[in-house]
Amino acid sequence: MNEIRIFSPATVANVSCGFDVLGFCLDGIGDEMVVRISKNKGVKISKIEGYDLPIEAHLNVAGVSAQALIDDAKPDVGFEIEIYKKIKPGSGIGSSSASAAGSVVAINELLGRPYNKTQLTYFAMMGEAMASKSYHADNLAPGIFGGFTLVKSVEPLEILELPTPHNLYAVIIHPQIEIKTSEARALLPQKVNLKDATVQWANVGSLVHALHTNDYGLLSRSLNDIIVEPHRSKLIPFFDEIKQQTVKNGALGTGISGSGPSIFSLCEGLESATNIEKTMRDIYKTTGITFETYVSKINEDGIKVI
Ligand SMILES: Nc1ncnc2c1ncn2[C@@H]1O[C@H](COP(=O)(O)OP(=O)(O)OP(=O)(O)O)[C@@H](O)[C@H]1O
Ligand SMILES: N[C@@H](CCO)C(=O)O
Repeated sequence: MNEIRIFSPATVANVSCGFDVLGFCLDGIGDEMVVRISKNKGVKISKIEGYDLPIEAHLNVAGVSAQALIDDAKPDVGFEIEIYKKIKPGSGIGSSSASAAGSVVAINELLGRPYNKTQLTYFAMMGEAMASKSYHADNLAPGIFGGFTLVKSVEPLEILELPTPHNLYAVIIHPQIEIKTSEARALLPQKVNLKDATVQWANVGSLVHALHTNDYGLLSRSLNDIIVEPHRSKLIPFFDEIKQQTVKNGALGTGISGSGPSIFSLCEGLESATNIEKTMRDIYKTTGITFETYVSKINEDGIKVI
């Protein structure tokens, strides 16, 4: 095989209480990439469609993560990457992560799968770090593993795959403004209050338990973030209204997707998710801000060869 085309899905990081550790994978929303073997060693980004992004491999997350894999594998060939970008950069649904993860998964396939998913996440993290200026894998892991994941540790990298409750749906509203992850991280406090930390880690633990036990009530009571959301929600127009109304109308919980500006809700069943999408649209329709909404099942496959 000399060439491969993949679908690299969008992802939701943090899932409210799990800053930098929890994430899940979306269905139907994502980028496509074509990666082919080339006689010229190293990595070249030969085409980018959809958004204006650096074509130089060392400035594009797809190139940086590919180079990290190549430095380790030292193959006798090189790789050419085409990126068909559908996820807007700075969206909060893992735009940079989709490119970073997609390039290493595709190269691994072309090389006959020498690496496991954790090793691939590690290489992809090198690309993500260039964009966000920090080492975190909470978008990458759900993209590569599918479903819900928990990044137990970054150094050494350890990823836990969590179960997806039956009939769980995500709804996303993406206001078309850009929030750079690096900037949304810079405004977070470096120290947290012990009382707040206690509430937050109880929520992470109970959210993980709720996923294992299909307990929608507990899932709903766990979807709270008292540490990061209060700082970042100010950057997102009408965040409080969206949160209040979606929860009132039956969402299990609503929070910032990754570092924003996208907002996500989790819902039990498609009917509830469709109703929550309407709630979100009704609020944003009156604001004059351009936006997109998506209803998505939780994608348990992650990145797929197409
Ligand atoms: N292939 C790429 N795809 C997307 N962004 C890229 C890529 N290569 C470099 N970048 C840069 O990464 C930045 C966007 O990444 P950022 O992490 O801020 O947003 P995001 O991935 O949509 O958000 P989040 O991680 O919160 O979901 C932009 O500055 C963009 O130029
Ligand atoms: N955990 C990361 C996700 C965005 O890349 C953050 O919230 O900054």
